[in-house]
Amino acid sequence: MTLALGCIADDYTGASDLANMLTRCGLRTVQTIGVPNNALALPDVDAVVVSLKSRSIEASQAVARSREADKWLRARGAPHVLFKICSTFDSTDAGNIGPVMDALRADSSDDIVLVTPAFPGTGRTVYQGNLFVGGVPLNESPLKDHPLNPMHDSNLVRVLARQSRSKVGLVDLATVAKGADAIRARLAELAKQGMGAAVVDAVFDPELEVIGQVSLDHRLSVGASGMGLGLARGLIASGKVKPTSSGADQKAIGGPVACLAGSCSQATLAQIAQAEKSMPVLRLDPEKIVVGRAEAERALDWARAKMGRAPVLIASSSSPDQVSALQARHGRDAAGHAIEQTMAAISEGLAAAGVRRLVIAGGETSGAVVDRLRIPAFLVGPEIAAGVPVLRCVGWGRGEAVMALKSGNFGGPDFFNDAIRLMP
Ligand SMILES: Nc1ncnc2c1ncn2[C@@H]1O[C@H](COP(=O)(O)OP(=O)(O)O)[C@@H](O)[C@H]1O
Ligand SMILES: O=C(O)[C@@H](O)C(=O)COP(=O)(O)O
Repeated sequence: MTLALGCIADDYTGASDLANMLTRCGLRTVQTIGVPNNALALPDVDAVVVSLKSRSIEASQAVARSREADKWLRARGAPHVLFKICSTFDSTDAGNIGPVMDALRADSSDDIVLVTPAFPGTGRTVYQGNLFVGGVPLNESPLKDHPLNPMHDSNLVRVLARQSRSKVGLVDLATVAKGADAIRARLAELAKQGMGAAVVDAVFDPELEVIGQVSLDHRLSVGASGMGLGLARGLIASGKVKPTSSGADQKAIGGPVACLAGSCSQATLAQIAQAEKSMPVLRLDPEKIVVGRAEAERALDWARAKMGRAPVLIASSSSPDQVSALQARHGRDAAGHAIEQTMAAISEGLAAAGVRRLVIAGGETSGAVVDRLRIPAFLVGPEIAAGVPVLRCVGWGRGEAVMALKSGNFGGPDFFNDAIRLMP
């Protein structure tokens, strides 16, 4: 297998969002969980997205895991690696976008890296280096209340410079609009001024196509699924990849179906409220989760009694005020970790009870669940909503299964039912 494109995603929902985009653009793509071990048989593909859970861990660990993934991808021929970050630039001043970018750039020997989280398909646009989420500056969007990485600055040149050893410049929209050579000239100018990274403006997909084309001159880029679109279209336009329409087959799995929500995003809170109109929903008590283990057992007893007759949804999600109050009592990391591990324990119990169709809302939550279930890889199936595909497990010890890993911010109001409809 010689890869045309390698990708390292900093969380699992982000990885499936990107794998979805690459598949829709015509690249044969597989999503692996962590760096695959050599025993895992992978189909012949154009792109591999290695999913890490490195967004909110200590920066030095994120760097080490990303470098290991990069080595694995380069050893399989990947001439270009995309470091996939969140389209809302989720990070803190301690990292992890800057430190990982710096380390991968040093390994790649590139002088400058193009960086853009723009993903117009989900309303993420970048203008004059400022990130907008659905038309609202990042720091005024719901991301200001994220439980792990609240975003308080929409200027990405500033945000990235605070977490990187590199000096950071800007390729503005006026330059992007002039085309590939104008971007190349601006990058050369920035590199000459000692900049190691350039945030690139993009508002519409055609700009991402030009950005993707220029990025392919380099060995590394940093971005979200919009950058994936640009790279995939660039690979196809240059004839380096022959497009295919194949995705995972859609064989029915059957049996009970369950949903788990650990995301506290506004989108997920509204989707849970909507699901309550059509399926049994159990709301966990976050305080009890942090101080003991009984909530997982209570949830499993509840689910086992209901499962099979209808889909069930178990949610820890609460409003920004309640999240802040819990964090003030127990600490941000301790609260997040305890809830993620409880979700993982519940998923283990559900799998033992025969669940082979699972919908999970939340990036960190999905990471904790998929790790606990020891799923090695996924093939991408039909698209449920922008950025959220049905995923078919590859090489799972428990056999055939399908999952959907939803980024907290993604999906329409009836997302849980939309997903279940596509997971027969
Ligand atoms: N009620 C709650 N109070 C505080 N933190 C919570 C609560 N419910 C879930 N969490 C934590 O919030 C974080 C949500 O992150 P994540 O799952 O990545 O969702 P998203 O995709 O919206 O970012 C996780 O660490 C999760 O454990
Ligand atoms: O780019 C995006 O917005 C998503 O692919 C993503 O990374 C979402 O992360 P979570 O909100 O933590 O699921």
